[in-house]
Amino acid sequence: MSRQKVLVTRGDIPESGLSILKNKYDLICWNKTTPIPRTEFLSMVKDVDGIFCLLTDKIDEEILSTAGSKLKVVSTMSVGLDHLNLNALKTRGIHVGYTPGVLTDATAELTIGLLLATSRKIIAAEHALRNGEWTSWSPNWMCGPGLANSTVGIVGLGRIGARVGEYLKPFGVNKILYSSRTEKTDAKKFNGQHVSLNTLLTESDFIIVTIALTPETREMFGKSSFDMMKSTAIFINISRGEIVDQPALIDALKNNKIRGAGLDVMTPEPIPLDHELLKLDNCVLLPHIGSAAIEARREMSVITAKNISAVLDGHPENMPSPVNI
Ligand SMILES: O=CC(=O)O
Repeated sequence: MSRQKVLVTRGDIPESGLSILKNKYDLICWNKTTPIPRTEFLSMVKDVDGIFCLLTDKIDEEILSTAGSKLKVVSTMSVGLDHLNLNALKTRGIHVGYTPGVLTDATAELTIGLLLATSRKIIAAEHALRNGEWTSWSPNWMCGPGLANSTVGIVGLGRIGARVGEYLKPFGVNKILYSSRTEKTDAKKFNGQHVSLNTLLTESDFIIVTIALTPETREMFGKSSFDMMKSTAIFINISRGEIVDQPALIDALKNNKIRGAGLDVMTPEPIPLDHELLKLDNCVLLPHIGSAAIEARREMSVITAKNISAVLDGHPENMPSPVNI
């Protein structure tokens, strides 16, 4: 009997995950470290039994119909699912796996780092030093607001939002507010107060967006949200760029309607170098590295592979992280 086939959409997947698949299945790999072009994806996906994909790979009706009826599992090495057409996957009875949990610490760490880099101008200060602009210690130079005694608002209290709350506690934050559909017991760990989004936006000194991108959350931050924020507010987004109406954010930053923004995600990704966002000096931009801790990426590849092997071995109930669709 011929071996089952798994398409792996990237050339630099950590070996810890790939080795789980290598001995059992025929791997069809896009061997480059750049995203698989659509035409290659469509040609390589034919007749595969499983797909190991990343958040850069759009899995839609066209990919699924081209893959054909053997496809039993799509496993993404990400916690975000917005690149997957879940309805189409469900209709076809294809199992879906993802990697929540193992990237929570890494992403929460990066969130705190990005917040501090933005508020305390860490990156601008380093550039200034290298450019010879450090002429003396100066009382007002490179100053920004501290976290101690501040109010922080976390939008969306999933795993990552809750961990961010825990990590913020030792900074002596005065209040941690959060908005989510329901009250979360996790919020007890950091005395988080459940408030409406409007209250969060008007009262917070730091606003951290950790909510997943869905049709309901797309562009949930627009002009009216930025108008509601304090003129001293700092806006942090580690979720997806599409959560934000980006021109409205650029307008708020340009006109100092808010103090600054730290973005690990934006639209498009990668952002072109001549993009308006890059012209703003009150905005810190990172290249979507939230989960980029070595250990997290290793674990993500392992979970992605195990999700696939559970299904292809006939035991979908053993998937470590199934998406319940
Ligand atoms: O953004 C990263 C992820 O979805 O894992």
